[in-house]
Amino acid sequence: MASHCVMAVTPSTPLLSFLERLQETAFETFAHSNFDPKTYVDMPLKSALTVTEDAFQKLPRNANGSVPVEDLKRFIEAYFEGAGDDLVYRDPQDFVPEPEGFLPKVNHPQVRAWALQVHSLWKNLSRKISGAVKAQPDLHTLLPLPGSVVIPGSRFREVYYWDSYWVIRGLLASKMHDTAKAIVTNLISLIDKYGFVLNGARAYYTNRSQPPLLSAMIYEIYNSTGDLELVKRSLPALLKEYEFWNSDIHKLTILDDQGCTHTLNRYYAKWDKPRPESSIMDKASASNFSSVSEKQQFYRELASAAESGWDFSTRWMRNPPNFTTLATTSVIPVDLNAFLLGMELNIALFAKVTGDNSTAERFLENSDLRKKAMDSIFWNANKKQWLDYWLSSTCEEVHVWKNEHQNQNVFASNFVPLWMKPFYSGMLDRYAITSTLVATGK
Ligand SMILES: OC[C@H]1O[C@H](O[C@H]2O[C@H](CO)[C@@H](O)[C@H](O)[C@H]2O)[C@H](O)[C@@H](O)[C@@H]1O
Repeated sequence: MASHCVMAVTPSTPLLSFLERLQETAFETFAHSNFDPKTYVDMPLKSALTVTEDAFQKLPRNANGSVPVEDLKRFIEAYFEGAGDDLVYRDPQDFVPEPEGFLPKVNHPQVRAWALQVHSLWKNLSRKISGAVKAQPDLHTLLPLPGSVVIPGSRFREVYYWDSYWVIRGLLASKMHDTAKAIVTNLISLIDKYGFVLNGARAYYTNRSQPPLLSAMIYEIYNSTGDLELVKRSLPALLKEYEFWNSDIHKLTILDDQGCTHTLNRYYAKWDKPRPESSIMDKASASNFSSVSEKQQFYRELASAAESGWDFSTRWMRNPPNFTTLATTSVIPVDLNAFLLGMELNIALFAKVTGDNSTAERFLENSDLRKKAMDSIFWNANKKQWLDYWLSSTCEEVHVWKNEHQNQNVFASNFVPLWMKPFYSGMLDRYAITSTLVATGK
């Protein structure tokens, strides 16, 4: 069997399994339309799991497995803190209401007032992990992190991987360099512990990552602050993260129409069960599959779509908009490979500025190979964009490229390569844009 067919699964935890059962019972019991299953896997326990489980077992049950509403409310009140209570509001020390040099090009008074309002939101979104999480991690699905955090907000009460990239761009505009660096420190701590940056800092996100933008965050901070110490400290973690994305499950070999072999990467979660944070929905979506293995494959495709950050999109459906045809692991995605190209170029840069020339060379070569692979497999000269590629089967050792397997649909992700210098400089050459710009003096 080819190595990328290995059905890797990250073990769940007893706490998560119990919270999923509670979630199911709450759904049966409260059965209201705006039920959010994530709430139930985010609630910290007040007592040990065994004690809580015992009390849960003893609750009176109706025939359908639900619990009388008042009994369940009382149980939750007695045995759980509220979702998000294990995060504490924090006043970011580097926040000032109007930072010096804030958006120097924004002069219009109304736009400037609005921008300052957006800037003030950092105070609403800044948190630190409460001491209780470090003291008794077994009672929390929230993972301990060394530094202060910025959360997306609302039901997303934890750090997310790719959100952090835009958070950092905003923090840099707000001149909040320490807060931005603390986010990077947190993400590095996840690599130290798990070998990769998790989708988010929760126990139920340990089976997958998210679009790999850590090196881009470090690049942005280095660009703004020149902090070489941060670059030096980050490099070993980035090398480890690079290994994760080039692991067997994420890596594919493909033979192009010129007889050249390329290596590219895909999203692939180590999970084949309902996502605990959306268990109710996932089970309902999988209910039409009759066999266990079909259900498991569907759950893997769901979690892999979550790894892509595009949960959910017709991009991952073999037969859109039929949700049950999700086949994320059968797609070689343009954006993931563009992000990895960015990672290769950033690692080369970081290695160079810290004096590690051999690593810099190796990563420049890797980036060169990836650029060639992307141009060969994704580029479509008629549409003038890079297109996702559909694999006919996920288990071949070497996939043979076929023109008709390019996904002809237009997605924003088709243009992510334009973010990367090797591509935009290539485009300038290809369409002679440089000479036009030079000729017009722009
Ligand atoms: O802004 C945070 C993230 O929100 C969405 O995804 C997250 O929620 C899903 C359901 O609760 C979860 O399964 C997924 O793994 C989470 O990342 C959004 O799709 C993400 O792009 C975004 O980062």
